[in-house]
Amino acid sequence: MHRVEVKWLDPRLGNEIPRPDYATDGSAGLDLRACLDEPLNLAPGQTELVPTGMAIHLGDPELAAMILPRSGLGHKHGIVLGNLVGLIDSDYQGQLFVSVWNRGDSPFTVEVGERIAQLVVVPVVQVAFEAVDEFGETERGTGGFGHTGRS
Ligand SMILES: O=c1ccn([C@H]2C[C@H](O)[C@@H](COP(=O)(O)OP(=O)(O)OP(=O)(O)O)O2)c(=O)[nH]1
Repeated sequence: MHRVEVKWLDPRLGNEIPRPDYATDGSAGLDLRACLDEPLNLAPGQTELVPTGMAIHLGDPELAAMILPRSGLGHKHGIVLGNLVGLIDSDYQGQLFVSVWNRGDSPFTVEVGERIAQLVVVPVVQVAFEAVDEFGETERGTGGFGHTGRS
């Protein structure tokens, strides 16, 4: 288990609002909580930045974190992310925010403390570009975007 530094910025986390944790031993993501002062009404099409009340410092360039939608909220209620995926850099130390987008056609209320998205820590490989005139030959070459057919 990697150890990651965290600041619980909102004193309600760990008290009336549970701290994000893995729901099961096999969970990939930690559910992030909406640290709002009051419920947030989102009209269809509306996007708002929601504070999570916490900051992390991954501190290792071989790690990043992604904020991803919760499948139930996205599928049943159209609540997804305004940036589709949030990418958290290893040197970011500020509060984590979730861009919550109601892409559905009904209003949706985000309740105080509600689990609104999930945080997944992933390995990252940083690369150094090395300019060349020719690449080594491959079967695919430059073909893409459906080059191999539809099915
Ligand atoms: O959903 C998100 C996405 C990003 N961030 C934070 C962490 C991340 O490290 C930082 C910058 O994100 P990004 O690089 O995607 O933003 P940008 O729009 O390119 O702005 P910047 O110029 O700050 O890099 O914002 C969040 O809190 N939530």
